[in-house]
Amino acid sequence: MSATAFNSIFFNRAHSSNKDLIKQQNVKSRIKCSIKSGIETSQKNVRVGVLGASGYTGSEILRLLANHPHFGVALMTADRKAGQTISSVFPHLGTQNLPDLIAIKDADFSDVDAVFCCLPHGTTQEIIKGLPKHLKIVDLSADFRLRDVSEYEEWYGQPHRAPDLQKEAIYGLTEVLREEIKNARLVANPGCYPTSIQLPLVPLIKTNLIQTSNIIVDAKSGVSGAGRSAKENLLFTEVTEGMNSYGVTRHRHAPEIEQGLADAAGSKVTISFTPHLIPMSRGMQSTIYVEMAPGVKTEDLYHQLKLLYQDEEFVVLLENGVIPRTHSVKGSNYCLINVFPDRIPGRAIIISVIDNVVKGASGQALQNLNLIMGFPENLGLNYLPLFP
Ligand SMILES: NC(=O)C1=CN([C@@H]2O[C@H](COP(=O)(O)OP(=O)(O)OC[C@H]3O[C@@H](n4cnc5c(N)ncnc54)[C@H](OP(=O)(O)O)[C@@H]3O)[C@@H](O)[C@H]2O)C=CC1
Ligand SMILES: CC(=O)N[C@@H](CCC(=O)OP(=O)(O)O)C(=O)O
Repeated sequence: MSATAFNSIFFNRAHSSNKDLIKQQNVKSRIKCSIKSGIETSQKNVRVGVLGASGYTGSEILRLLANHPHFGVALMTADRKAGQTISSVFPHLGTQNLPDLIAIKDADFSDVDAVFCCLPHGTTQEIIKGLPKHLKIVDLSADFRLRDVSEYEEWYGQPHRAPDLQKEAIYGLTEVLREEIKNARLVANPGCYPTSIQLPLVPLIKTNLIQTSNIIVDAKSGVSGAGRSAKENLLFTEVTEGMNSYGVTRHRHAPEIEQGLADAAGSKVTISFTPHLIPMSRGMQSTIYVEMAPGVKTEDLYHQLKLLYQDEEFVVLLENGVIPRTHSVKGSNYCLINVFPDRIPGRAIIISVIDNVVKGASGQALQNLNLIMGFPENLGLNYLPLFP
């Protein structure tokens, strides 16, 4: 049944006193809003562009923005899917009033205030370089995360094509760099693995509770982490009923994580990091093995993290002994953490889970744009996890 048909049946049955009429109108507008899943477009006074809206992170931004009171989607771009409607590409977003997908060369940014850039790394630098300077940008790719452009070249296999912009970029690990992000024009949103790993480790390193040597990270990601374009290793047959380690000894997130940990330590940090692809669509777990500083106990790590994150909405220390599960964060912007004593004396095991597409990408990106635009950080992000 269409929205109009539904409304007319509803209102034909209604009584006609003034009070009832007002009530009916309220209900009617509520229904209209809920059918459009959210807030009237006219109330949305910040005009946002989503570059790469036909990908996983771009579509996740659109899902989150449906419940944002101020950010309205003014333009959306795609590459191969340019020219298509969003409802043909993503039927789950078809109830929204969204523009069609266009090629970046056709986009007019003069009336746009901010963009989420959800494009593959490499292409992103060129595209951001050409954007008008009035735009606030949250870039979800890896292109502006490494401060040292020679390190970028080493790990990404190509020279950096916008080194000046790199100098301007602020790394967007929200809970750690909030004040810097508020004044940024270009935010380099962190990678998903680096988010799940730095959130527990940065505070523990800053307070000297753990050693910076011998940090071992065993991490697992759902397949959406690899993006939506077709690749042989992402076929159902390759992924299902199995686990695949990849990037062994050399994953491009290692230098990004080490950069953040070195900032916290004030000296170089090198970690062992092995990511794995596991057969689930979204979700990420990092299991982190650390050596504690002399005399420090697991409870000290727990209490420090609990204290630091007690006023944070999205980073949560679970109750003593409760194991973080990817099921408990699915579709939400939460990072759940807990700390356990290792059987080897002096060592601890930290488990951190996030949804790679939300806190690991689009959710954190929205947190950052909220900060840049001076809004409460949690706008559009009040989704409880979809359990199971
Ligand atoms: N997926 C995740 O969990 C995370 C992803 N990221 C990063 O976010 C960025 C986007 O990732 P994700 O959404 O997964 O990627 P997808 O592959 O799902 O989407 C990529 C998007 O970019 C468009 N695109 C591709 N090539 C070009 C080009 N040459 N010019 C213009 N547009 C282009 C695609 O258009 P079309 O569909 O038409 O081809 C699509 O809209 C990447 O840099 C990724 O590394 C960061 C953290 C986590
Ligand atoms: C499962 C999978 O393939 N995940 C991606 C990381 C996703 C992410 O955070 O990507 P960016 O650094 O590109 O933004 C990878 O390992 O390359």
